[in-house]
Amino acid sequence: MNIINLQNAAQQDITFEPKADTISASPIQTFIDSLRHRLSVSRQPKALKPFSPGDIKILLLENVNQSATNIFQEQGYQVESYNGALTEDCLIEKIKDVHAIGIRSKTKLTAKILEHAKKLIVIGCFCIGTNQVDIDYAASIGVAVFKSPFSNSRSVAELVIAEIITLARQIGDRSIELHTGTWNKVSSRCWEVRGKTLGIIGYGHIGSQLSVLAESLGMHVLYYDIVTIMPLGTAKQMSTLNELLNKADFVTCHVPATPETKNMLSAPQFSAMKDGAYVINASRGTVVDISSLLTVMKAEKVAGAAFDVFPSEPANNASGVYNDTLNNWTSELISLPNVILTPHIGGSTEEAQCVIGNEVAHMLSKYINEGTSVSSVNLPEISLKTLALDKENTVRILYIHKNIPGVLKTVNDILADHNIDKQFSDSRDNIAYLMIDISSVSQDEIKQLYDSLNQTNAKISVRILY
Ligand SMILES: NC(=O)c1ccc[n+]([C@@H]2O[C@H](COP(=O)([O-])OP(=O)(O)OC[C@H]3O[C@@H](n4cnc5c(N)ncnc54)[C@H](O)[C@@H]3O)[C@@H](O)[C@H]2O)c1
Ligand SMILES: O=C(O)[C@H](O)COP(=O)(O)O
Repeated sequence: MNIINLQNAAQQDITFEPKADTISASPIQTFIDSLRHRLSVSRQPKALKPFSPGDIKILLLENVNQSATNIFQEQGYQVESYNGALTEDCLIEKIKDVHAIGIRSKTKLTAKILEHAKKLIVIGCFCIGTNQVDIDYAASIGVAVFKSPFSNSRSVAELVIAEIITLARQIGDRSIELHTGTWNKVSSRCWEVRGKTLGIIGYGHIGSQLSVLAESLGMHVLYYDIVTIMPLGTAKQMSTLNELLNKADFVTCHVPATPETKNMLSAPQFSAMKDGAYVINASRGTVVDISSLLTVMKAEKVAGAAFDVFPSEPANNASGVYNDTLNNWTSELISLPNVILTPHIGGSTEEAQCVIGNEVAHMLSKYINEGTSVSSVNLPEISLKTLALDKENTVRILYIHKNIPGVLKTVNDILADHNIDKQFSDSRDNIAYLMIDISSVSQDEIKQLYDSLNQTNAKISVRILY
């Protein structure tokens, strides 16, 4: 029988069935299709997948969109889904058995958890931020990480526009008052946003999208970023954060969670702001120092604030009474006027989630099926033209290794008796990734090749697809 191996990190061998091109929606259908395939394998001229997809296990957490599940099931993979994040213990148990995991912003994939992921090939962040994953550790054990680069940017930008107007008009407070029976018609300290200045910290996908929307409302846009970025419309880049803070009526944060952005807005920055300015944070909860903000809000230096993200957030809606026990500012924050609090919904629209589900599921499938790492956030980005799987005895070697001298020579010595059709290698810091298609390989030789590659000093992980 034509045995297929997809082997990961030498921790174990996963033996797969012959090349199957089944597309099915249920395990029973997968089984029937696979039987049909086996019976007709000699008559099937083309095989589209390098292994039996039914053996691939995918774990999806945090309500990853159905569009992703559909794609994985079309591939024939097994999919297990959960609505929320899992506890650390539960995650450690579950991750031991899966080849791919899909998460959003709540699931922390630390080195401690990833140490248990002996079969894991790839992680999909079905969101933009990747700060919840130890991506360097993942690379060091040969696990690729993918994310969606921009598919919820528009949703976040629209939320921020809504918050700017809501803060300027005190809509949140008026609504709460009327819900509780109070008619409080006021115009004092309520403003149009036309002609006001928006200060955007972080002019990436979200910041720049927001810039365009804000200008269409007649706002002036200033931005601050650590890199020089082409302004859109009539926006202007500020050379220092303080310059932006001095001039902006609304200050909004769109930077990633990094050591440099931790408490990026704290007491000194609030005092540099204009009196009566507003603060918005829909980036990460670490970026704004909330206890300092409370001080300046009580002093009426800051006229309002909107938070979509918090230093600690519940794992799911079920456990979701929001009472941040790590910080004692929660009750103070909710008692202040003109404060909008939303439960991390910036990217939570039907449109964004559906596109992200599709996009990241396709990246994971391509990596699992072909080894293509284009758009990975932690591995060198490589691809070769789709493997000619219909070509007799052709195999693809995926070799992730330490980026040290002499590796190519060692590997090519092992492959010396075979015809190398294509070969591509690239490196990223300490990690390199080599993809090779070789032809004229017999069944026995595949095992020998795997064993030899597995014993090389530089090896991090080896997979052989055919
Ligand atoms: N609330 C939500 O639901 C939601 C949704 C999507 C993204 N986010 C968060 O928003 C962040 C930004 O998203 P994006 O897609 O615009 O990211 P991006 O990578 O496209 O842009 C981030 C920008 O911040 C800049 N930057 C980084 N460090 C900086 C610093 N110290 N000072 C100034 N600028 C700095 C970068 O140069 C870049 O231009 C994400 O990292 C994520 O954490 C939140
Ligand atoms: O990083 C992101 O894309 C946002 O923070 C959204 O995260 P979520 O998918 O967990 O809502």
